[in-house]
Amino acid sequence: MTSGFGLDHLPYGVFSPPGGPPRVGVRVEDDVVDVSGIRPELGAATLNPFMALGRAVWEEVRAEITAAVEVDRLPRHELAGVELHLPIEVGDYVDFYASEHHASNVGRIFRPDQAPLLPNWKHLPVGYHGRAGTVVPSSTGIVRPCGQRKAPNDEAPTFGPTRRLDIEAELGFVVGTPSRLGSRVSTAAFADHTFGVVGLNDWSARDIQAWEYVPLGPFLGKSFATSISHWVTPLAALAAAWVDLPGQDPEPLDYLQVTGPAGLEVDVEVVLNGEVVARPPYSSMYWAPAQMLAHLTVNGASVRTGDLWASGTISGPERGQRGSFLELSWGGREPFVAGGLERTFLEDGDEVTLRYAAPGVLGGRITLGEVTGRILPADLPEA
Ligand SMILES: O=C(O)/C=C/C(=O)CC(=O)CC(=O)O
Ligand SMILES: [Ca+2]
Ligand SMILES: [Mg+2]
Repeated sequence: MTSGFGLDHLPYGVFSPPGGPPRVGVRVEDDVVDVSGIRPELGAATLNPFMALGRAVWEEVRAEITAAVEVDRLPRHELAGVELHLPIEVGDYVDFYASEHHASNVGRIFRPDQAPLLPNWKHLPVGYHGRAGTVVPSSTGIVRPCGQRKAPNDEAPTFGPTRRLDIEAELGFVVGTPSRLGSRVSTAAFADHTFGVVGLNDWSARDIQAWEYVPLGPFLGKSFATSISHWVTPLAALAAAWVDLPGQDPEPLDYLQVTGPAGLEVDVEVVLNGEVVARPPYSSMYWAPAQMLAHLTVNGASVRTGDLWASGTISGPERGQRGSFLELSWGGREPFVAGGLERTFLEDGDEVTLRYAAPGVLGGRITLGEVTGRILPADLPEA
């Protein structure tokens, strides 16, 4: 058994050694290798200065780090002895909705009187702009949000802590090389602009969301927190993970066309208080990450170093492959069993961990950085 953090992976993060300032490190097994001596940009407190150097430098540095780790030439710290930070300074944050299974499940649950998929869904990757300032690193406690809640049969909304706190198991994609305002990024240029991939949990308050989202889309039901992994897996480490998309019908417009395998084989596990409750397969996603980036820039909107876009909830066709509790409990109506208890939405004290594994370039498996968070009670005024 390997840890998934061997030479075929080398994900980047930001850490502080005991008593020292933050800098960039690379995870190797259960150690953090200090790579700040390799390039001045790697001495920074975020990955942004390094990511801005572009793909040719990313490749050069990956080769240098591989060679240095092989001969054990760089300072190493035990993971348990360092502090890990948010690895990137997040620019803009966009969240897509790229799983056909998730989108049709949510359609059935939220809009039972309509067709499960809205008419635009198979023509463009639907998305919205989220809140970059509340992207937090794995292990950050998540305070149960308060807001307006109104069930369909309630006469008026009430204010209070969400009763339908949920997760969304997603993958996040980090922009390295910026694009120019007024120009677009083609699907073929995806790997020139995309630095790497993070694990991402887009926490969602379903009661707040269901009441507020018409007609402008998700707002406070999503903006209170989005957790990402400490480790950013460089795209190069996923070279063996590309697979064909499940199939697109109707054929998308020209600017959304992709050639070759554009989907990713990443197996996700949703772990609630130590127990696996779902196994969403990323390979079932309808829209490719290259199509998401092409769509998000097709109007000439530029991307900047540190921008983050998320895939949307990953759900496969089976019940045990659903990436949200909304779907696992079918809107709260069909509880699932975890820890010997009937469960629907998140309770205070629950801990959710998302784990991700993918084929590595040396024939084994790599483990992407996990993303974990525990639910803290709502911040209520003193009674
Ligand atoms: O269909 C809706 O009304 C909204 C669904 C979502 O929760 C949107 C979202 O965050 C996208 C996703 O994670 O797939
Ligand atoms: Ca989401
Ligand atoms: Mg969120």
